[in-house]
Amino acid sequence: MQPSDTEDSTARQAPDQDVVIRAKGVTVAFDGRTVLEELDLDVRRGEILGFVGASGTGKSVLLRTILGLNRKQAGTIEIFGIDYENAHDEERLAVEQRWGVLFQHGALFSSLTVLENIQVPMREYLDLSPRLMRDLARLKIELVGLQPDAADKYPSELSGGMIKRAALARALALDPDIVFLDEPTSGLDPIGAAEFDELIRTLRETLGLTVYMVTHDLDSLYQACDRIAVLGRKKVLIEGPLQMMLDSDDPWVRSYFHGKRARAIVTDDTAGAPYEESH
Ligand SMILES: Nc1ncnc2c1ncn2[C@@H]1O[C@H](COP(=O)(O)OP(=O)(O)OP(=O)(O)O)[C@@H](O)[C@H]1O
Repeated sequence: MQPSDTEDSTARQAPDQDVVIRAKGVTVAFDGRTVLEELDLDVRRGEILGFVGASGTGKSVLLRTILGLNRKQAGTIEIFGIDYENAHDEERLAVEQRWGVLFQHGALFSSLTVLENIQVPMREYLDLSPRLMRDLARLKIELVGLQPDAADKYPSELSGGMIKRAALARALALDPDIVFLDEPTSGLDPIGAAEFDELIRTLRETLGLTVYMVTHDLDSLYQACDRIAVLGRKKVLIEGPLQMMLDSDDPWVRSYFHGKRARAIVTDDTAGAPYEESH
């Protein structure tokens, strides 16, 4: 008999030292309308976690709640073992320096160049000389695969793919341990999206990053993610490797991962073979 999703994810709970984010019993409501209810989620050190769910289920709400931008009505969220919402200022600052965020659509400051955009978090959190900030920002530009001359360009002068890379460079400005990516490949053509996925995997390998990626992009889920969490009915319905999604009996999970587009990916690409659970 197939175990229920809840039993399954509990059985696979990672040891505490491997968990960088632990959400327990999180409830978020707006004007009496509950969006998330008693939601549990673990994000493990060094993984690329893909976070999916139908439109309007609350993926952005959860992301914003983890980042302390939304208030929750119940539950706890620990990041690096710290309850960010209730932490004192020093602890909050320390946590903020360990995360980087790429918001949907890049969200670069349009009046600043790429170099200046990358320096924004450095100015906010670090006390560095202008020269060091410039050198560090140039390193980040190189890291994300942009040409050096992108440094002096304004967002309006960049392609969609370059904007995503510049926004990623800014998310990496403080050498974070975890990056949150909100639909990083939306608006990119398939080649640009595949290159971005490849970049994310390379950065994870070289920098030891943990990646929390909200996405609708099935290719990313197949090619880039180690584990997937599915949001539905105000909770994380199921959380695990791709194979667990493919084996799930949940109707939404089945239709998403066995739909026409998913089948096309598996047929087209031998690398689409399911990942093995590595823990
Ligand atoms: N600040 C807010 N005040 C009131 N309602 C909100 C607020 N933020 C989000 N919501 C509501 O919460 C629900 C979930 O929204 P959310 O943006 O998290 O969905 P999503 O899963 O990210 O969707 P999509 O995939 O389309 O981006 C929506 O009904 C939205 O209207």
